[in-house]
Amino acid sequence: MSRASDGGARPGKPDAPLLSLRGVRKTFGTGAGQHVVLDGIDLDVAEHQCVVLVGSSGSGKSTLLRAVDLLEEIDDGQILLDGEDVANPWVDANAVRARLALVFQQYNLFPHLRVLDNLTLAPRVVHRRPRPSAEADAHAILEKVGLTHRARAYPDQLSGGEQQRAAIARALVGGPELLLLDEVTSALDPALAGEVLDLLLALRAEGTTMLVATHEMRFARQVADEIVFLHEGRIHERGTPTQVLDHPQRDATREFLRRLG
Ligand SMILES: Nc1ncnc2c1ncn2[C@@H]1O[C@H](COP(=O)(O)OP(=O)(O)OP(=O)(O)O)[C@@H](O)[C@H]1O
Repeated sequence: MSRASDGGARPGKPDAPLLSLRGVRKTFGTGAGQHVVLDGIDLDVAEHQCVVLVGSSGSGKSTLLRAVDLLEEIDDGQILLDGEDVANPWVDANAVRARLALVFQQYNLFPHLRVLDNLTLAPRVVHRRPRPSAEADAHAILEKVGLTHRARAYPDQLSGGEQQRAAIARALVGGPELLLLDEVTSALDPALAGEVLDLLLALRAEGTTMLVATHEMRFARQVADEIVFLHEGRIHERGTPTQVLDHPQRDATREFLRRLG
């Protein structure tokens, strides 16, 4: 979980945003089949801030989130975490990922493990935490996401919304500094999506730092400090929800919003 709100100042790093992307470029394919998916992305996420990525399918939102989690190697540019460039082969990717938590559209749970064990697996196996203390932490997080009563259930016994809340709970184990959320409600019907979005709004209210990709403009409006509109791998427009959603300056943004209705 993010640290309690303190106005964004961090000891020793008062000015650096928690996350900065500078000139990030990513291509897929080679030769004639090569295409640029991220084309010089500059982006900052300060501690306790929520930045929301919006844009058409294929505009590069997932690739950007995966690049931050070091799941995609970038071709050029910098990904700075607390001012340190982590997009380098000599950086310990697992140590970086331990500071981040990425939740995907599909549920991220291990189907053969109960919800509680999904949450305690990494602390017990990777961090060698004793089971009782790992379970105590897991219960506290399950309470926060409203799933105390589902701790002993297997993932396939949960609704889609409960599964996604359990996946978010698992992402919160270990207290990540930055939550990366990729279309976490896309696979859910509106009622179940609503319960997940309510949870994210509650986390936001606590000061959790987030970088979020979503197609849910109502949610984006509620949660975002800044909305970043990606189009063909570039940032076409950015600003407050009012600026981008109510007063878009670029044709591509207007067209995107018009298609969403
Ligand atoms: N591993 C890959 N190999 C080749 N092309 C890829 C790969 N991953 C993504 N792409 C391409 O990169 C582009 C951006 O994809 P990405 O998933 O980042 O977009 P997106 O904005 O998240 O889309 P959506 O809203 O549909 O999730 C797309 O054209 C996609 O086909």
